[in-house]
Amino acid sequence: MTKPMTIPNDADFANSPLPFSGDCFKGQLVLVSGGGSGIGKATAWCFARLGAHIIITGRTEQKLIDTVAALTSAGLSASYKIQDIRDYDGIAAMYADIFAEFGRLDILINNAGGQFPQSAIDFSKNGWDAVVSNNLNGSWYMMQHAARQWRDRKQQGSIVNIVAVVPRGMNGGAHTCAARAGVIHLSKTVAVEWAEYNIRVNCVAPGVIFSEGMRAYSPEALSEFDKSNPMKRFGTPWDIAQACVYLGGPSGSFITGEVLTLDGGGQLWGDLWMHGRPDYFR
Ligand SMILES: CCCCC/C=C/C(=O)SCCNC(=O)CCNC(=O)[C@H](O)C(C)(C)COP(=O)(O)OP(=O)(O)OC[C@H]1O[C@@H](n2cnc3c(N)ncnc32)[C@H](O)[C@@H]1OP(=O)(O)O
Ligand SMILES: NC(=O)C1=CN([C@@H]2O[C@H](COP(=O)(O)OP(=O)(O)OC[C@H]3O[C@@H](n4cnc5c(N)ncnc54)[C@H](OP(=O)(O)O)[C@@H]3O)[C@@H](O)[C@H]2O)C=CC1
Repeated sequence: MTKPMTIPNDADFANSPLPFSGDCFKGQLVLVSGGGSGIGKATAWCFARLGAHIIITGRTEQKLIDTVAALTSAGLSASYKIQDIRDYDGIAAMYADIFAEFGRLDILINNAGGQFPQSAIDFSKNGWDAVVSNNLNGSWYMMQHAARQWRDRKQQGSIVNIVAVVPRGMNGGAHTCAARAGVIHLSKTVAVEWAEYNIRVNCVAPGVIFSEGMRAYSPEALSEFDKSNPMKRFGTPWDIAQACVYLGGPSGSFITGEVLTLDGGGQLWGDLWMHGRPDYFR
């Protein structure tokens, strides 16, 4: 019998192998939105273990407190800010506070987001608006306000947007597919516009990653997720964290406007139904 998968926790991220060695991010400040769980938490650990000071953000304070406590208990440098990515003015104020306190921000990992699985024909107007607002508008507000700070201060910056694998659509997730496709093409556009400000903008597209986020899916849908790629398994938050470090940091210095897909080959083979597979497709 196969062992059931478990969601990795702080202790796992404290011990996962690092993609680089030493304090290569020492003196740098990295903001990870949605850093209190899942991919964001893993990414915060990865950068922190490489020497960066991490600011994690999100809406639920307890998750942020717990993650910062775990990081600082390990001797790493981290703090948090409560921030909804849909609050345009709040985000501007948050960046103003960060620059006032630290005088810099080196990397934004724009990870916060999410959706609910539903057949597109059943979306309510509010449901559509909630997902597009979270994943497209929210991602944009976080990008634009960071970029304005960098431009005005003549500082370089790097943005990594966490998106999704959209080239063949996302069955049962048309709202988030539309929003993520929007973020990808927004990123390609501003990668050019913002090159003159020394701001790089890239995307990381995760396939099925076993994180706290999987709790949003039915057991029926989940039971097929690991068969949606030719490796026939889930990826881990740490897989995505390492890609963020590679693209966001100096190793990605000549990369902008790119999408790095980590999906075990899922975009080439297999299909995924976020809301369960309809009988018609069996
Ligand atoms: C390549 C394959 C990838 C596939 C796997 C992808 C995995 C992940 O992305 S994992 C990460 C998952 N994590 C999350 O999704 C968590 C974050 N999600 C949320 O916070 C919320 O779901 C939200 C942001 C999308 C909505 O939040 P909020 O604005 O607070 O929503 P409301 O409760 O006010 O509802 C607004 C509107 O939406 C309707 N709605 C909400 N949930 C559902 C649902 N499960 N099913 C149907 N409709 C839903 C809700 O009913 C409201 O509409 P009205 O009722 O018409 O007012
Ligand atoms: N796991 C997967 O297979 C995949 C995940 N993704 C995307 O990767 C990102 C991370 O997902 P994952 O770690 O798996 O799941 P999680 O649900 O654990 O992470 C989402 C994080 O985003 C935060 N968040 C959501 N909405 C907002 C908001 N409006 N304002 C501020 N913070 C918000 C949540 O915190 P809080 O609720 O406390 O605010 C949470 O910490 C998400 O954007 C997700 O959609 C994309 C493809 C596949």
